[in-house]
Amino acid sequence: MEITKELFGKRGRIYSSRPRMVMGNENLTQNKHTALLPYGPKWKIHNRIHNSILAAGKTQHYTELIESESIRVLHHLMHTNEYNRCYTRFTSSIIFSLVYGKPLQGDEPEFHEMLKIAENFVAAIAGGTWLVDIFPFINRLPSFLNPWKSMGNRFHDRAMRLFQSNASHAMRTKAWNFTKHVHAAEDTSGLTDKEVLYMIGVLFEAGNDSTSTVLRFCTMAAILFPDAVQLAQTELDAVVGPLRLPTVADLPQMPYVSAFINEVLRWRPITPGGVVHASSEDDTFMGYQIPRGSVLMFNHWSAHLDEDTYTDSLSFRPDRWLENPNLPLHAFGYGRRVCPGQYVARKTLDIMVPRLLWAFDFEAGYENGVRAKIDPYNLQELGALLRPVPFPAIFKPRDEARRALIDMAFAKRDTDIDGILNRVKTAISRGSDIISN
Ligand code: HEM
Repeated sequence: MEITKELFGKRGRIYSSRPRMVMGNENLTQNKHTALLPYGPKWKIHNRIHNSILAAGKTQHYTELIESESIRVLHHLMHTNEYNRCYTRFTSSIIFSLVYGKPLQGDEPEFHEMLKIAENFVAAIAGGTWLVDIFPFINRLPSFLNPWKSMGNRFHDRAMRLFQSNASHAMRTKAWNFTKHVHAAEDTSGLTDKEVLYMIGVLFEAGNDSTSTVLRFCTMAAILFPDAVQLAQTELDAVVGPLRLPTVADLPQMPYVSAFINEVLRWRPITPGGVVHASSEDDTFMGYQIPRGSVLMFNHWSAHLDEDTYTDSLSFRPDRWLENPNLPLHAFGYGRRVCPGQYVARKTLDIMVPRLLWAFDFEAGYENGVRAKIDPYNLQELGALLRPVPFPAIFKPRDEARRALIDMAFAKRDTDIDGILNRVKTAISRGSDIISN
């Protein structure tokens, strides 16, 4: 982590680019995807605009939307154990509402198309999996000998069509959304219209599966470590009690619950190898010559499970954050390429995780009539992303009072997302960017 801080942080001017990714950047996304762009003027426009809507001060205004969506999750999990679908819909709906002004029920064709595109993208950015990344010169072959280019064109056109139709909807809807904000308030000179559409669409791709994957790991931890869950529930019961749902305003009074969230992010980093960086100048570091164009990886897995930094690092132990609140946590990367969605993601977890722990006890589900054994190392990689292999889980409401309260909150929740988003607009236009809950 110290090396990452020095290179990606202090020397960030040199180490914030991306390596050439022929398939991912040049073919599939045709130099439009923020995460793959080299460090330079175009990336800076993307980053400025992303931060204009995702900075910490803006994210405070999204609390009402996230809280409303979180009630749906609690209600769903009382009736179904299909937590994977439930988490995916939840995080997707938050991002889709913010970006395009439309909540998702989970069965819309555009939702499934967005998921497919996001999945293909995540798989494609695992550099080196394509022959054309290993031998870039073959990308200059004519199209009848170059399946990578024609596949890239098809994928790019499919994504573009979807981003275009989502944006058209976003401009027509009555609700405030990022698409409207970017068109009305941001300086996009330097980008073509298609690049603007892509820059907006990227947020769904980068934002939906990442946060839902953290919730899957949270569920795994909750099943495997009931003692930690019990400590969190004791704290929740003391601060919140059984008669209302926790809110983000409760979190400062619940250090163990906050530590639980930190520990999930540390224990299973969802991007074990980060997203690779590249250097844009020759440099010398610790006696090594690092030539321009070198590929650098922040190894999240080894950094977050490093025994020198985190004693007993393989154990899930939220207490470590209470013993030493200054422990480093860089699940969102570091430096100029740090995840711009980190505050929305953290806000989502800060709302959802306490509510899950408040509402449920967690157990492994059954496979063929036998209680499943959950293996914390049964993981699968999808491109840059690491997920648990799906496991059966049971969410048991902790008592009847909570069950009734969730039913009531679900029935009474504000379903007028247009109204919620328009309140975001009012809050943002007042310029109240004070960082608070
Ligand atoms: C818990 C959830 C999330 C985690 C752990 C996460 C983690 C990361 C990491 C490790 C990177 C690469 C940083 C680097 O290059 O050094 C990244 C990049 C990125 N993330 Fe996230 N992310 C999450 C959620 C989100 C959300 C919700 C959004 C959008 C709303 C988002 C948008 C992006 C974008 C656009 C990039 C590319 C940044 C660039 O290349 O400049 N992420 N994220």
